Parts: sequence; C-alpha cells; structure tokens
Amino acid sequence: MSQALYTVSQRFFFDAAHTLQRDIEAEGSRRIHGHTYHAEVSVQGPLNPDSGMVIDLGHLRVHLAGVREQLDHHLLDEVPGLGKPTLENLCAFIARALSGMNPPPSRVRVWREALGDSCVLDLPGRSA
Ligand SMILES: Nc1nc2c(c(=O)[nH]1)N=C([C@H](O)[C@H](O)COP(=O)(O)OP(=O)(O)OP(=O)(O)O)CN2
Ligand SMILES: [Zn+2]
Repeated sequence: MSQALYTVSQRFFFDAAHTLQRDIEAEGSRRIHGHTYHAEVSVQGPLNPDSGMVIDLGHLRVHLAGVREQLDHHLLDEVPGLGKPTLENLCAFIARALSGMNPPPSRVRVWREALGDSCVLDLPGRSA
C-alpha cells in the first residue's frame, strides 16, 4: 500500500513597493507604488513516526522569516535574483530561497488580498 502523504503549510505577509511595465493599466503600474503581499509555503511528505510531523512548523517559520527579510519593505525591482516583480517571479524567488529545506517546498502561493489576484507555483516531485 502506498504511504500516506500529508501537506502542511505556513503563511507570511510582506509589504513592498514595485513598478511594472504593462500594456494595460500602464500609467499607475509604472509609478513606484506598494502592495501588501501574502505568501503560503507548503511542504508535502509522510509522517515522521518519531515526531508525528512532516516538518516541525517552527522550523518552517524560521526559514520563512529569512525570506521575508529579503522582501519586506524593499523595492522589489532592486531585489537581487527576483527579476521582474510579478507574482510569478515572487513564487519562483521564494521557492529558490527555500530549496535547501528538507523536505523542500511542494507549493508556493503568493497573492494580493486587496486586488484578489494570486499565483501558485507547484513543484512536482518535491515531497520527502
Ligand atoms: N500574470 C500577472 N499579471 C499581472 C501581475 C502579475 O504579477 N502577474 N501584476 C499586475 C499588477 O501588479 C497588479 O494588477 C496590480 O496592479 P498595480 O498597477 O500594481 O496596482 P493597481 O493600481 O491595479 O492596484 P492598487 O493596489 O489598487 O493601486 C497585473 N497583472
Ligand atoms: Zn503593483
């Protein structure tokens, strides 16, 4: 019988500024402006029988605090390695920043509550 896989997740938020070159709603997007971003990182794996956990959420929180530090109150256009400050690139940036975790993230979601927009990055095969 296949092993049961669990998915645990933790959220954080950050406030950041950006500009974006777009071919629609272009005027406001190209001026420096800010958003509150929310992010959720999921980790999938079997239960460790000793701990009864996939990963201790306390460890995940420590990793997320490190990523938040790189984004919160920053101008996203200037964050090294982020690229264009879109929801997609934020998902990829967070996934890369956490790729050394054991187990690594299986899913990263970034959204802006106020605008109702979101992006999900699924990382297949990233379970323990
Ligand atoms: N595929 C994507 N499409 C769009 C993204 C994205 O990240 N991925 N991002 C945007 C804009 O950033 C987003 O719509 C917000 O627009 P923005 O000009 O930044 O702000 P608004 O004026 O629309 O919102 P307020 O916060 O109310 O000022 C678009 N598409
Ligand atoms: Zn914006």
